[in-house]
Amino acid sequence: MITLSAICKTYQSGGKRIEALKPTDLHVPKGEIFGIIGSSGAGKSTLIRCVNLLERPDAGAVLIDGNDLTLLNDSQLRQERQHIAMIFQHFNLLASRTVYQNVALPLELAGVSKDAIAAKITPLLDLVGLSDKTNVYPANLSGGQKQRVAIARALANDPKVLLCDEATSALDPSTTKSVLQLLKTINQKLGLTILLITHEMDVVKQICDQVALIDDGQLVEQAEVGAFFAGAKTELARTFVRSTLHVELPESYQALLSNSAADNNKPVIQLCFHGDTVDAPVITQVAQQFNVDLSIISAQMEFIGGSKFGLLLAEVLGEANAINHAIEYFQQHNIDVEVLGYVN
Ligand SMILES: Nc1ncnc2c1ncn2[C@@H]1O[C@H](COP(=O)(O)OP(=O)(O)OP(=O)(O)O)[C@@H](O)[C@H]1O
Repeated sequence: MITLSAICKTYQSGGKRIEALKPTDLHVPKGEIFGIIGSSGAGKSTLIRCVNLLERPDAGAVLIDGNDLTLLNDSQLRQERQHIAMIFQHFNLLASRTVYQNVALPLELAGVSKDAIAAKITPLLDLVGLSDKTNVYPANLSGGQKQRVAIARALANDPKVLLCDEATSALDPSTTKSVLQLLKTINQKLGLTILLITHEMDVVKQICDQVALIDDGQLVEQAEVGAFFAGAKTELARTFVRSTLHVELPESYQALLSNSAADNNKPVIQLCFHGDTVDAPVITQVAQQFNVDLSIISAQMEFIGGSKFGLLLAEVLGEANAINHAIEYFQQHNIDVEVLGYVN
């Protein structure tokens, strides 16, 4: 549905040349939710804004449903853009218009009759869960409700593609979850293709089918979400994957931690399970084979796209020799082991 072919974009700023997007190819199949993830300044906004030519690439082709936007004249482009909707981090609603009037705007601009607009908006507000807010002004809505209005407005012209520019970055975690769920519902009900950019891996994990990582203006890694989580290749991709694991030593525990292995101190270890980890019940195997006990402090295991990954922090109790064997056993099963310190 979306094909970017060798697009690139350079800015001039204060006499300096900034290569925001190096020659980039991307294909987003029809009906998929595709995420672009990257750090600040990596080129995410530049890339997504090239898709509807809010930024015109210096070179390359931008095909939406087979139609190269870079070859269109202004009026053809205006027409084509009606089918490429976009939502933004800060919603971009008109404060002087009610919810109904905001959603009606693109239809009014397209010359649709009042009756047809009314017939369109009622089910749209229903879909986004705002039927009871029809005549409310944006100032009286929560952030999540504002984004729902923006989504309804984006859907008014029956787009082929929805572009989401950090659409949940201004929302709290539970509102983020419900807005992402709404996007997933829309994708499934309407078969809408969604391209989103985000700096949060949790967003990718929750709704995307595929993800591409952008760094310094280049797509460096791309995969189905499960494969990306299980087998991230670059260090940056692994850092993003790890950012979805919220596992830490409690502060009270940190205070007890020493670097010394002396005097029968017990090691506190971190086990990292990833795509290469051998699928076996290693915790019980280690306990049985080496006569050690693991007291789990904190853990998070995920199951994405058929692979387990996660982090586990545990205190290991047993003879020093047995503990070393246990650690070797974990490593033989492709589990990354790190000794974080020792406690009494
Ligand atoms: N209009 C502009 N003029 C000059 N430089 C720009 C312009 N827009 C973006 N850049 C530069 O291009 C690079 C990529 O910026 P871009 O906004 O695409 O990154 P991003 O990944 O979206 O970052 P963020 O997550 O912080 O929004 C950055 O170095 C940025 O400073």
